Amino acid sequence: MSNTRAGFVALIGEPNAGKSTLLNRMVGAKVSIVTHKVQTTRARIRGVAIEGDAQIVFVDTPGLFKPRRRLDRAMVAAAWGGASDADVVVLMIEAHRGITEGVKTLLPRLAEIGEGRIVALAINKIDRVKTEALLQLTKEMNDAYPFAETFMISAEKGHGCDALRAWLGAKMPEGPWLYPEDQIADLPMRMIAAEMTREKLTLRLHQELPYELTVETENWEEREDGSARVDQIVYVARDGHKGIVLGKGGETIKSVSKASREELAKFLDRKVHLFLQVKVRPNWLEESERYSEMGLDFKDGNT
Ligand SMILES: Nc1nc2c(ncn2[C@@H]2O[C@H](COP(=O)(O)OP(=O)(O)OP(=O)(O)O)[C@@H](O)[C@H]2O)c(=O)[nH]1
Repeated sequence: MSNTRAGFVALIGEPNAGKSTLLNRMVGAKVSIVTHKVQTTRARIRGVAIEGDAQIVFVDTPGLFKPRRRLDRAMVAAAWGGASDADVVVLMIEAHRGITEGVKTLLPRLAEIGEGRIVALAINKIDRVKTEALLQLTKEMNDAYPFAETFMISAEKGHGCDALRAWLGAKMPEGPWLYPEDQIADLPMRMIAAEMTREKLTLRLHQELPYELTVETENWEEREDGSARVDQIVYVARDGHKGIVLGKGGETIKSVSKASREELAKFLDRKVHLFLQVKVRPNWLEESERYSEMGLDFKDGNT
């Protein structure tokens, strides 16, 4: 592909601003929960969108809004470190909440945050306010900071989202795509779901996480009531590892299951019933080696 473009977009905003909703809408079917293995150490990658020849990689900047009162330079720098790769910054605010304390604190800092980057404003939840109030808010925000562009959107209803994505696509610098297309297009839901559970296990177990641990989605069943039943197996190499994953009285696996189910339900926007089982598969490492010796490449879908 010639003339491809690719870059990073940092979507910042207070909790509840609607970042996840917007991301889900923008990445649409071409969504990817990029695994922690390929995440940069600095930024958490939330999703990848394709817009024509451009690849837009969305990153998180956790904590930017957290220390509300004493948001000093060091704190901003630390929080911002997460998105130092960003080419474009999109500040998302809520139309009906206007300029909140959090936004007020951030505004004077935007200059340093946005240095060398394009900064845009996305006013979300426009379905909740009258046009007049919206125009007033747009004016006040633009008086406070010279945004490159202001978008009035409803992430939930979809208003303005295509325009925002098209604009972001056009702002991406020229260059090769950052992720191969086969990694992002139609990434099977089963893999995404397995990755979510693996991520929760990683978060919960930290260093205790058994090295040879895999999660596989064994069964995916669409139910008539619109919910999905998902069965997954957590494979460990040794019997002793099983206990670590289960935790005392099954407490660890229960909390992992709950967290993973909630994330999956949010992602799918419907109810999910998740069932986890822990099994010992002592030779999985050798097995996978054997597969590759046999020329069975996972990516070809031959397994
Ligand atoms: N009315 C309205 N509600 C919206 C809109 N976009 C998002 N919401 C709602 O706002 C709430 C928060 O949305 P999220 O996407 O979870 O917000 P977030 O910024 O990702 O929140 P954190 O994950 O806490 O950072 C949800 O209940 C959404 O349904 C919108 O355009 N209009």
